[in-house]
Amino acid sequence: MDVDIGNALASVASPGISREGLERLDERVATAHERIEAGRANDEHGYAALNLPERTDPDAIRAAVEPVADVDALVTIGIGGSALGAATITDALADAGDGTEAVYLDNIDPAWITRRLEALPLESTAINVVSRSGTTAETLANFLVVREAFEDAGVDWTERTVVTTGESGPLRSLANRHDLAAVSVPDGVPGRFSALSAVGLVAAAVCGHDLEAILEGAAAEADTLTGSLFECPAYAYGATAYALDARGASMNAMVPYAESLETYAEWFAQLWAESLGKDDLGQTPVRALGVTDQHSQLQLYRAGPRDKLVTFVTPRKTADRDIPGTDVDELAYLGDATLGELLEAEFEATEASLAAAGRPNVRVELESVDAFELGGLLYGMEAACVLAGELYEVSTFTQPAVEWAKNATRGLLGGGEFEEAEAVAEKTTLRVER
Ligand SMILES: O=P(O)(O)OC[C@H]1O[C@H](O)[C@H](O)[C@@H](O)[C@@H]1O
Repeated sequence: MDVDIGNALASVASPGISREGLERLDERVATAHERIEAGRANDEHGYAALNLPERTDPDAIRAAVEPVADVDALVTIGIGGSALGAATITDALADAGDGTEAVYLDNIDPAWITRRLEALPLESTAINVVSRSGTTAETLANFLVVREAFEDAGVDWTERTVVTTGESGPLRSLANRHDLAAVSVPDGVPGRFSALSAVGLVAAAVCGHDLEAILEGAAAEADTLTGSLFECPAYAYGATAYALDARGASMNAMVPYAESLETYAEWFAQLWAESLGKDDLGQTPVRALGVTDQHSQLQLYRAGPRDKLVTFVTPRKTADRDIPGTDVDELAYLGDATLGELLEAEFEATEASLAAAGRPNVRVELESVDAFELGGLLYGMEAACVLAGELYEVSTFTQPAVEWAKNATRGLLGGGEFEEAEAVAEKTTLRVER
């Protein structure tokens, strides 16, 4: 990925960072880079994620999914980091796949689950159940529901289930008991940093994507990590986002200009929020989509509070389609253009409109939305996030606030003694009723 931070400079935007400010920050980037490299060298928890491009074995992943390679649909059951990476990849690359439908069950809304299951051809559907801990209530509950749906339809789910989990835990026990195909999550890699491992790539393999190209793109991005933000796109992005937050841009609106990257914005939101939201610090990620949200959120971004950084992600090359001509004079300009040209013009106009109003924005450019570039984007944003975590001085790779609610839920359902559950009974109420 290439990154252009020109519209985040203080000479353009407020909040913005001066060139001198960037130079000073670059000294901290150099120190942070040394810490990151030491963490990678020792495969330390979290930092190990940045070694995935060289550690992940695509052949092993393809071998694990071999029994289900010919299905028409794959239902992935997981949540958070155990769903969003895979969904980002299969959604972004859907046009390049073998036609296998990828469905994700990352919520437990009963009506929604029922509807999704009813729409699946179960006799030609495989199950991909993913949980690093093997204990996540939503994932295990959904797996039990899906299993039962297969049994009710007379389909042997054990023949067509792939499990991705840790070396031990309830999901691993279940996989062993039923002799299910299983792959391991890599050591030291938190869920939201695991897209480039089996966690994100099992679904991509079943859908026929080029795993090597994804990993090669990520490896090429890894090669750009150096001690200076002026030489490394990922660090330029992470450092700029951090600096803008410190100057008041407490929100980061992620706006890809490609429908296929809509899920990527969801993935980014988890990465940024869960990694950096600690110690009363962090930048709130906002999910948006170009051009659609120009017509819903742009008003706020350009004229609302000066508390936002807007991040555009734009591919330089896309498939294109002519806009047919018309005999209405006022529409003649459309007939001379293509949808791709209109998309590009709208992106450039939106970027310029924010800059003209002094609103900071950053452009992340991809060559196109393909396997190689997507691998680079995922790796680049992970590295940006790790760098930002060093600059904020937070514990990037933990998520204690999420664990608190998980414990409270288990306590409420009788899944053990958790003091967090007591807080539910202590809720303060001030009800206003009809
Ligand atoms: O992979 P699992 O252990 O099932 O965890 C799935 C998700 O659960 C939690 O809520 C964590 O906050 C996420 O970071 C994690 O990705």
